[in-house]
Amino acid sequence: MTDIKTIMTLAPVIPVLNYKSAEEAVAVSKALYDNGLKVLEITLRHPSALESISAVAKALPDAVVGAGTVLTPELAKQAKDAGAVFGVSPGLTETLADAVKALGFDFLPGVATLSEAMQAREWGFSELKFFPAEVAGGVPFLKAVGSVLPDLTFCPTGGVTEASAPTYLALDNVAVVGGSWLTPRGQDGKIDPAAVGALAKSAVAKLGR
Ligand SMILES: O=C(O)C(=O)C[C@H](O)[C@H](O)COP(=O)(O)O
Repeated sequence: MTDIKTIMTLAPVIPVLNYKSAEEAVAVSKALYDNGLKVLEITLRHPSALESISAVAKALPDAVVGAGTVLTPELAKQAKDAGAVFGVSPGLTETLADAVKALGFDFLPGVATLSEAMQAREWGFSELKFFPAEVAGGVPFLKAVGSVLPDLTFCPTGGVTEASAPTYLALDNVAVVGGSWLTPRGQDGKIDPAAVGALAKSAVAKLGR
């Protein structure tokens, strides 16, 4: 089992992936993986999401496949059973915190305020997603948090782009950023794996690791 702290060091960006089928998930994930992005967060926002997680975990055994939008204990269990090695949530409740700990499911809970960060810390989480990063205070917020809670490490997500990522990654309390910018859908509603590969390559070249 790889812990969240380690997972956050494996790539400069964790792509947030809103797939619509397992077939799409495998083709697009392969383009990300082949171009250097090994950590993949597949959101549980589509009926096919669990199937996508299983299919990608099987097709790319060396990728680190996680589940996003893990809102409830039930979803955490289903994601883990499907093969996700970590989970991400946009926020955190006590019920969810207890459940992921009981499951032994590595977890990156979302916070957007100081009080939420302090609460998550009390519950034992020191690696946190800062969401929605751009609207909740961005880089200045994280700098302020770093001065009072220096033991917390963040993955800012929400409105982050390749252009804004370096400013986040330059902070001492940011290990990685998250974002959906790597997998845009075209006018036809499809994600073009070749275009994704180029975006992944550019992100790795620009953001490092
Ligand atoms: O699904 C979740 O668990 C979320 O918390 C939301 C995602 O992380 C954001 O949708 C990504 O933000 P963008 O890069 O601005 O698209």
